Amino acid sequence: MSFVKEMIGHSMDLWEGYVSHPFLQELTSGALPQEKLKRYIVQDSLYLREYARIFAVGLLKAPSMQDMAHLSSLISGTVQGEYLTRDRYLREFGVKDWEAESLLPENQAYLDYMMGEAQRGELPEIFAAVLPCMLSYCYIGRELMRRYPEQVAASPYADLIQDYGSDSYYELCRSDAAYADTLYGPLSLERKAHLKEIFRTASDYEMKFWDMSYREEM
Ligand SMILES: Cc1ncc(CN)c(N)n1
Repeated sequence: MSFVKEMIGHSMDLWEGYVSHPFLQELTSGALPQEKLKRYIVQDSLYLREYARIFAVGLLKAPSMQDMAHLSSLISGTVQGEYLTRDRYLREFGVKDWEAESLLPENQAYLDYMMGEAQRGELPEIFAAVLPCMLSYCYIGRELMRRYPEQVAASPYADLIQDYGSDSYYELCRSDAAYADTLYGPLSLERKAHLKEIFRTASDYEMKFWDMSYREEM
């Protein structure tokens, strides 16, 4: 069995919780207050800028040209691909200097955690820390589209859900998971147990990010 699937199974209780989180439920129904979406978009833009740097640490540690090619495509996918939807919302909200905004504590803590694992570990640890970000959004997008197809289609925020629920994002995630599985194949059971815990901790930070985006106070 794919070890990535095992890690997902070990965190599935958390992933299920994302789908029913009020932020995502209201994103789907369109009832999400704009202030909350704006906070998410600003914080997520800052997050993506720093997340790309974690791949860059992976690039420094990559043992082969093939690993380097994978990591560099993840960096450009984040900076030149995923960020673009945020950029569109930043313009719509009239946010100009988002890069001067501060990271909220939950966002900072999540990024510090991934960066710490990246600096201490090797590619298997780095991927255990960064995969919940990539793969949980695929799960969320597909589940929201499967469970609430009409609401998603009518939501003013449909693009944010459909980007992640699309077949092209699914294929990207499948190839990232297949790549990660090539790293995990030869590892000891003890190291794999540790990797599952890294994956779960990062999944927990994903939940805290949704909580941060939804809470009332700034
Ligand atoms: C916090 C967070 N987690 C995941 C994703 C999806 N890559 C994201 N944009 N932001």
